[in-house]
Amino acid sequence: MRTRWLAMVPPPRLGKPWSLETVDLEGLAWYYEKAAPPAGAVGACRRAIEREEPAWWIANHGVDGLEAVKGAGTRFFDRQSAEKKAFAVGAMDRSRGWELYPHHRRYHERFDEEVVAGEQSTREGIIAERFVMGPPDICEGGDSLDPYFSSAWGRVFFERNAWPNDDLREAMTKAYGKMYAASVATVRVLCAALGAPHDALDDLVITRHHSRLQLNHYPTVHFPRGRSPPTRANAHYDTSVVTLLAREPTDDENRRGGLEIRDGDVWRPVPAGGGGGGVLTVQLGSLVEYLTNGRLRGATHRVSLPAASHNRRRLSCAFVLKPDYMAPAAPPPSLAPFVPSSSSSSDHHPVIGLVGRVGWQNHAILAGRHSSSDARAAFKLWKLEMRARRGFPKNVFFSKRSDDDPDLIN
Ligand SMILES: O=C(O)CCC(=O)C(=O)O
Ligand SMILES: [Fe+2]
Repeated sequence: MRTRWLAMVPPPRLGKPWSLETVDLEGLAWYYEKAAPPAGAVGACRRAIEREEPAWWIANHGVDGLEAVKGAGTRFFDRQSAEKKAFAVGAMDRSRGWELYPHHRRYHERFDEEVVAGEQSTREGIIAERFVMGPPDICEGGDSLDPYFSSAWGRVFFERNAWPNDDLREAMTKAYGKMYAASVATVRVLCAALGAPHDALDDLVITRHHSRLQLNHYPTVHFPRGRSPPTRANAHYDTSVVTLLAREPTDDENRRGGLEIRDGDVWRPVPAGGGGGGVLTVQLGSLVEYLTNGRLRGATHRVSLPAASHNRRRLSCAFVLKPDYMAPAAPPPSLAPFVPSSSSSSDHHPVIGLVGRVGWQNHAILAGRHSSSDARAAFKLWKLEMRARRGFPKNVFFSKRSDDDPDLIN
């Protein structure tokens, strides 16, 4: 039923590429000195949010070492899937180690074409794969005794990191620290741009965040005769405050095969901006809607398949800033005066850890309220109801394919 109804809705058209604001973070000295963000950065960010753009570029962000991450990551991705599987964690839903989206995993497992072109992953029917790590100070070394980290539910957010080799561990761990600093600096600029104290969200993202760094690999695509493979990443939004993306400079921004952000009823390609690692893309995540009572909206985005003329592998590196999972999914008192007030003052706010699918499902299963088989459908209903209560848009993604399901990604 559901699939048939979705099939009647025409897919959104492709619009012109975004031209985003550049927020100059001026090297982050101000961030490390705990000073206010530069006025120029705040002004550029304010222009972006006044135009309701869910993304912008950041320059002079202090992030380096991503070439080492890509080099070590590529050496891992180019191994056979039988070897990579040893670094999968849980059911590939813990944001650790080697992961594939569930429908991509099914495609890969059923794939039996004879393919000669492309990388090892192309030949094994892999559409997209990623390698993911959580906060190294918590997710490595001895187990914490604090139940915040070590309880059965806490482990869902603080699963152990899994490393295939020291090269990848060293490169990603260094990049993690730099990306984290640039993300928190970005959030401080954002708070100032909303007219609030720049540290209004610090309590949520400093001591108890569970952010992750992930290297995404989209191999050269094999197009089987008469069938099209699933797209590189279905429409979704990230369960984050902000996501920082390092993307390769490409010449195919108008030809697909890259990141697109939805704007009304069109998908608009997002140019990598500057390139050479000089500029990162910032996207707003879904949590920012809860933290600002809908003043800001998360970016609905996807990664499309390339045109034949641009069919080559693509790498991107994402830092997903995830706040304290036990904090209410509502504006903290430091931000509340600067964002719209809630439609209902008696509204009960879930904690942040319940907003995303994996956190909610595991909570429901641990509490014995759902089996793993019915938890996903129950989450969907709960999410729609929670968003509706706050007056947030539904974020229904229209697609012909029943496996084009955003909740498979969040
Ligand atoms: O590869 C990209 O440009 C975007 C990746 C993405 O959306 C994600 O990792 O959540
Ligand atoms: Fe994403």
